Parts: sequence; structure tokens; C-alpha cells
Amino acid sequence: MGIKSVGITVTEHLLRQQRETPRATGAFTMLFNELVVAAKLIHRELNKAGLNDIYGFTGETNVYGEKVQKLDDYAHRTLIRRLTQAGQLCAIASEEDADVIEIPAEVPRGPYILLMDPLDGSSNIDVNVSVGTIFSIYRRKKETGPVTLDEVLQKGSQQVAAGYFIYGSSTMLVYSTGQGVHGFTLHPAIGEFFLSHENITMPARGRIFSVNEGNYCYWDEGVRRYVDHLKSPEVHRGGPYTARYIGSLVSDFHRNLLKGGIFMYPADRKDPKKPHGKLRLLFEAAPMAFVAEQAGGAATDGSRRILDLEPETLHDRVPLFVGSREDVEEARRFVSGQEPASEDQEG
Ligand SMILES: O=P(O)(O)OC[C@H]1O[C@](O)(COP(=O)(O)O)[C@@H](O)[C@@H]1O
Ligand SMILES: [Mg+2]
Ligand SMILES: [Mg+2]
Repeated sequence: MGIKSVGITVTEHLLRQQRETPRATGAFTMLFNELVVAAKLIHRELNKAGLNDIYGFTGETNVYGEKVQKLDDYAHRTLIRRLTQAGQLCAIASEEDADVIEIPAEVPRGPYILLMDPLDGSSNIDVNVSVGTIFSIYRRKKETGPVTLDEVLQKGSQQVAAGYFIYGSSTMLVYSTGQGVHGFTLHPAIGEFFLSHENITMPARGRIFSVNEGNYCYWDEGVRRYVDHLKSPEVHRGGPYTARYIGSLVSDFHRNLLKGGIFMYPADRKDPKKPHGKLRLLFEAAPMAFVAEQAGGAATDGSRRILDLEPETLHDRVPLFVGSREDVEEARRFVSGQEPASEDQEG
């Protein structure tokens, strides 16, 4: 059996899309190439984590009151440094920064706004479990002048591209520019991302659910009933769903993207300061919702489509139910109380 020839590189893939996009200037391709370089630098640091002084905390806390890990900070600074150099951005916003990050005056600006979760799955960094980087790209609304907050606070449906890097057994890039979802794998020896998963489509229904059940006692009735339903002996002509929870959104999402299933981070009453759950609308929920929908899946906050949500602040949190279309629709019915109680739930 011949050796599988490597696919096309991510740059070739971008250039193909650029040729098919009228009025494309190459600005997006240049920006994206810098994103890829930054991810390779993060991959390199992660791969030798434990041998380099990258474990542990910086001593800082971020706008969410979370202790910042050294790798959160390294990823944040590396992405900003590389991306601002691309000369295609007019603003950046990061999960690790309270405010919109200005592009240095000496750097040319461009039409794009990039939002990012530099390192997703921070609680898994120092235990060698896969983590990721999430990105979301918008076009600014105005042609010129200083960028205003409303240009950054756009609905997820306005994204021109979104995706993530996953640093796992292999390092992958999964992205969409609205023309399907494509996966690339980093060839460690060649140092290039090659197309390995073209036109990924998510199964309409899965048999996997991913949620931190440790929060069960804090959930609303509808969420509890939905998860009980997935664990009941008879679910959709098959036994109970399989539980899988890595604790890194990128990794849990990626598995369900390929195998089908649903990831949930519901709202809970654990922390009155976080009535809308833990995950961030702009840095986590909206980009994952964009990829999910492009792959035939769906994403909701329990009643509304994530991509229709109007952000009020840079750091809005939102309940997230994302994955296979039929599973997300069923979750929405339970969570919004439209699913009648079955015999065994009537107790
Ligand atoms: O530990 P919990 O409460 O289950 O939360 C896990 C979730 O929190 C996150 O780690 C939050 O993301 P960050 O690591 O970027 O802060 C998600 O990746 C993950 O899905
Ligand atoms: Mg995150
Ligand atoms: Mg993070």
C-alpha cells in the first residue's frame, strides 16, 4: 500500500478560496498565515511543556477572576505579536485582556477584527491533556477612523471566518470561511499544516454527550431532565448515550464534530456572579457555533441561536449547547420546557 501523499497546505487552500472570492485582496490570506505561524510557536512550547518553565501561574488574574496560566499568557502575547505584524487588523480582542487591544501606531491597519481565546482548556495544560486556541474574524463596519466598540461587538452570524487549533496527539487546524469546514494536520517534520479532513460534516445525531455533571445540582429543571433523558435505558432506539468530557471545549467539540454528539455548558446557580454559565460568547461560543453550523450542526443558548445573539459587552458569558443538529434541537426543547415529561420522569 503506497504512502499516503500529503494533501495541500493551508496556504494553498486559502489561495484557492481567494481565487474564488471576487474582490479578494490577499489581506485575509496574509492575516491567516500569521495566525498559523503563531499556532506553530504555541505548539512548539506545548510539546516540550514540563521541560520548559511553562507550567504554573503568572500570578495575575484575568477579567473573569481566573488565575492566568503561564501558557495562557505566552499564547496571548505570541498571537498579538504575530498578528499585529500582518498589517491586516484594525483591532484585536482576547479572553485574556479586559479591553480591545490597540494596533501599534507604526503598524499598517487593515479591515479585519480578530477575537481569540489564546489557550482553551487551561485546567488541562499541566496534566498533558489536549488544549486549543480559538479564533474568530470579522470585517470592520466602517472604512476608516478609530475602531469603535460596536464594530467589535458584532453578532456571530457576521463572522467572515472562525476555527481553532487543537494541540493533541497531533496538532490540527479546523476552520471555516463560510465555505464548509476543513481540517489540517501539522506535519511535525515538515512543519506545515496539510489538508487531512476536507469538508467535514457533523452527523445529524450522535450518541455522545459532553457536560460537567459535577454541576448537576446547580442546573435548571429542563437541563437536568435532558441529561437524565440521555442516560435513560432507551434513547432513540439505542441504549443510553455515552458520556465523554475532557474539560477542554476545543477537544470535546472536535470529537463531537467528527463522531456526532452534543457538548453543553449550561447556565448554573453555582456562582451568582456567573448566572449565564462559564463560556464566553465572543471568544468561545460564537466561533464554535460558526464551525458547527458550517458542518451541518447547530448551537443554542437553550432558546436562541448562538449566531443571532447580540453581544452587550466584550466578556459576555452564555449557556452553550453545540453539536449535532437533532441533538441540539432536542436539548433546546427540554431546556425551554417544550419537551413533555416522559413516564419515568413524572415520578
Ligand atoms: O472545569 P469546567 O467547569 O468543567 O470547565 C471546563 C470548560 O472551561 C474551559 O476550560 C474554559 O476555557 P479556558 O480554558 O479558555 O478558560 C473550557 O475549555 C472547558 O470546556
Ligand atoms: Mg476557553
Ligand atoms: Mg482560554
